[in-house]
Amino acid sequence: MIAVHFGAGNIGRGFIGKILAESDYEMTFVDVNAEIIDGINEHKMYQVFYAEEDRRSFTVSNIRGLHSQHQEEEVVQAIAQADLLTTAVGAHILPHIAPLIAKGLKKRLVENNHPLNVIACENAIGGTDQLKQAVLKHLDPVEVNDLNRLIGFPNAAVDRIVPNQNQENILDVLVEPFFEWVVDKRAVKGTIPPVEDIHFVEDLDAFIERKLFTVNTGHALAAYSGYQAGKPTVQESLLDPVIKEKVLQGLKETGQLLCEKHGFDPIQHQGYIEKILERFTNPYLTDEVTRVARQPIKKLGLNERLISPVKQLMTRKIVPYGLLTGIVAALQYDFSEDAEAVELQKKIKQHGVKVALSEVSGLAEDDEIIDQVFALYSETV
Ligand SMILES: NC(=O)C1=CN([C@@H]2O[C@H](COP(=O)(O)OP(=O)(O)OC[C@H]3O[C@@H](n4cnc5c(N)ncnc54)[C@H](O)[C@@H]3O)[C@@H](O)[C@H]2O)C=CC1
Ligand SMILES: O=P(O)(O)OC[C@H]1O[C@](O)(CO)[C@@H](O)[C@@H]1O
Repeated sequence: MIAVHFGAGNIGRGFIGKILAESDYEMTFVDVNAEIIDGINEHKMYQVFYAEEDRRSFTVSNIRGLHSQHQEEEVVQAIAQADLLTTAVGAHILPHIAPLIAKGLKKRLVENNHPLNVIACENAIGGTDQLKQAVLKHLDPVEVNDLNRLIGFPNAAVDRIVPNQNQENILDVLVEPFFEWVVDKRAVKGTIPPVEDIHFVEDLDAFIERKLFTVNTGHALAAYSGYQAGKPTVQESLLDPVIKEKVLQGLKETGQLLCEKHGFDPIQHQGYIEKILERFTNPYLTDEVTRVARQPIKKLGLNERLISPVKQLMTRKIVPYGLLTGIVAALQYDFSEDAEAVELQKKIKQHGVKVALSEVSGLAEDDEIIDQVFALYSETV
């Protein structure tokens, strides 16, 4: 079995690549990073280490690398023959890889009648749908018809904390032991050759919101508050009782939404929150606040981890002050090495908080959320 995977970064190598290789897939990694691709082709293997006392290690082999810009023809050929296509590049990159994926799928639709599934493993609601929409722009009506018949685009939720790496060998990856890969069973075309650790579900929406509004919301709150308090890592941020309380408050609010909306049991959900806080404070990981806080413009999007739960709670007439305070902290994230943080600060300086938040979140300027955030923001300056 052959898997083509776009994005040989932390999640690509430390999560998706490891799982697929363990299920006997031959992995073709596609990336723009020549150093990583050359390394993969030179060594043909790498190690995944678990961040735990025993530091278990796993060898990932049967891999090759293709450069997405310099080896287009090879990538197209690989897609035409693949049994599974996955991505972990960042949701904002999906439109950039869509033209090449479309080329590969066009060739495949002519040469190969076997169904194929494409799964975007990104932190986003409907990540695979976004990729499909971007791919469709490059196909003619006949190809669209064939694609809808033969190519499945199931959405997915992926959960594993993989921090910035500092390994001696650039291919090796240190990851937390926990992982969860959940895929929408309803959108699969044909069958995906067995992958032991994929969990197929009929109700992905509930899984994805539970994950995004707990793991990612909690992480974002810890990172933005931690940055404000001058903490270098998420681990150190959560040792501060004031920051921990802010995270717990936000997760209490998203927990209320998740239990009401999806029927999760409140006691079990509390257990889920506690497990996640344990994962955030894993002493064998060093997770910089600037990684988890990265791309504040993306994180302040309408369907993202902060604005979406606030919007849904406000519709239910609940004002979630913990989350609103988190949005203020995100708006104040001014790390000079993060291009989106710089752009956001520029917008705020030029147009003020209300316009800036409206622009990045897609909320109307007179939305109640913007008024609430503005009031809290004004108290801090
Ligand atoms: N790191 C984590 O703990 C988690 C990350 N995610 C999601 O996984 C995705 C990837 O995140 P990471 O692996 O952390 O990022 P990363 O930055 O380590 O990896 C992304 C990879 O994509 C490559 N890439 C960028 N543009 C490309 C292009 N045009 N063509 C091919 N490759 C390209 C980069 O060179 C890089 O190797 C994101 O959507 C993130 O939200 C999800 C769960 C956890
Ligand atoms: O910032 P992104 O693109 O969501 O990816 C990094 C994410 O990985 C996580 O550490 C674990 O899923 C998130 O909490 C964090 O936000």
